[in-house]
Amino acid sequence: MSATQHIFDDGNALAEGLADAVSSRLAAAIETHGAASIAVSGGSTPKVFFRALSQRELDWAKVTVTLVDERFVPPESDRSNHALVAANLLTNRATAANFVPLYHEAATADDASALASAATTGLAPFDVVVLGMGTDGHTASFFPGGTRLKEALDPATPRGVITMEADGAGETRLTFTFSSLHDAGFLVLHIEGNGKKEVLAQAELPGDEAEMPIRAILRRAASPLQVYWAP
Ligand SMILES: O=C(O)[C@H](O)[C@@H](O)[C@H](O)[C@H](O)COP(=O)(O)O
Repeated sequence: MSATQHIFDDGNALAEGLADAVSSRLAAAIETHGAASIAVSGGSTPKVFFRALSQRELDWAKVTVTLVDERFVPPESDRSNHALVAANLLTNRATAANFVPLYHEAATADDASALASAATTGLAPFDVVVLGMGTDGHTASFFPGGTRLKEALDPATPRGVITMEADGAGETRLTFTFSSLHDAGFLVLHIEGNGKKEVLAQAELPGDEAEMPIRAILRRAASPLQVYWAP
């Protein structure tokens, strides 16, 4: 499926443009089926976008927000994506949104992923998924060399949350599987900077998906991918 590029002058224009597009999609979902769902990524890129989206007028009480992936750390950790979303998205007009965390206090990350799968049953297909991408070509927690990469990317793996460990990942991760994310009503890849533009160009060349897992989304997502980029 070919990607559509949305190019902005700078990071602020990108954040505002993406917030406009995402809020329109959420509003349309509420209009059509009375509720809307969105899964967002962590990392440094989405912060300004989260702030912009939190200021959009929406019936936020009808919006469920969750994460594409999370570290197996409690929300008090400064490495927590939950904390990032709580501070930057679930604020301003969006305080009424319903947030479903992936992290659960549990003996093992596997137990936590089972709890996260149960808590998110029925949410996918999401109305909106916003993915990020690392300079190693990972997206969500689909890391090159990841312990469960094959399973995560296998379209036959059911929707849900699984664990992932990888050298580049730091903590054990909890991640939605490819099958949970690829058919979102509005599927976005949100990236900034010339470095990531080059990584994306590299990912678009022939090569092994396992080397640059973003290729799974570029090549096999059921929904057309919308790339939002600024220098
Ligand atoms: O960190 C996370 O929570 C996500 O797993 C990850 O996929 C992220 O979207 C990319 O690593 C990009 O991160 P940056 O925006 O910090 O470059």
